[in-house]
Amino acid sequence: MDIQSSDMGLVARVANLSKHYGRGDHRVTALDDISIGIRRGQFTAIMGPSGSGKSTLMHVMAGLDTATEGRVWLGDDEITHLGDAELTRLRRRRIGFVFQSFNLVPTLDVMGNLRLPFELDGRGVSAVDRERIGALVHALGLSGRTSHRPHELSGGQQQRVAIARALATQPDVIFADEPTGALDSRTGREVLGLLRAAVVQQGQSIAMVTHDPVAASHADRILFLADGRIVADRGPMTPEQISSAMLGLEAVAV
Ligand SMILES: Nc1ncnc2c1ncn2[C@@H]1O[C@H](COP(=O)(O)OP(=O)(O)OP(=O)(O)O)[C@@H](O)[C@H]1O
Repeated sequence: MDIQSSDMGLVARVANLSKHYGRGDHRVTALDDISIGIRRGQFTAIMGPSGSGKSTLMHVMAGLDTATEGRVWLGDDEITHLGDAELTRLRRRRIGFVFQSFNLVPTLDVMGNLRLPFELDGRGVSAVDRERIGALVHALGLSGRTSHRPHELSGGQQQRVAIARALATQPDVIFADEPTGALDSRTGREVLGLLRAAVVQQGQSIAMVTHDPVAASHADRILFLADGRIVADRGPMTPEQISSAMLGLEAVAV
């Protein structure tokens, strides 16, 4: 019998994962035999040169894309061969997403955006959920903004709404794709502080793809990819240490 992800303290896991795009002469290997897990209650950064496979790895782990070879688990549940409808249900129930472009629904106000994951899942917002959403609105400094639409908010405020939305359903894991990519550095630091607080105070598990050494320096663990492989798996590092590790990888990639 397989060892369970939960026994290993992992919220998401891939084994011997490869992902190829195209065929024949046009075949691109985006991921090349990767085996890795995202640890529960940790903030994990995924770094690497452009084209190294970061987004592809995140998309496969989050059930947004499928593996060519290998196996994928969300918690103890293998998702390798699930169909679109099942993956969609699983994502809504168990995964939170934070994207560079915020991905809020422009026609809904802040509260409408925060309630949306519950409504899409067909379960409605319970009294306990309402209380949790209220606490998040307060903690993320969004009180007084709940009836604003996204275009009436700054980029940093929109990303805080996206973080509140990701946290509201208490997902098993949050996947963040360049969450500070569209923000100035001060606002970006605030957003990273909020993600970090979700890990430290609520025990959330977060995996974040980023190019930014400062963003990655907020993580407990940094995975470095190059050419579709994990080439280093490190504990916390300073921005300077991360930058020099990246320079080494880029030199190899050239
Ligand atoms: N849909 C696709 N069709 C064909 N090739 C793809 C597709 N998506 C990604 N690739 C290729 O797979 C490789 C890995 O891409 P991926 O986007 O995962 O890298 P990345 O590290 O996230 O890059 P970046 O930092 O530039 O966003 C690249 O060579 C890319 O061109």
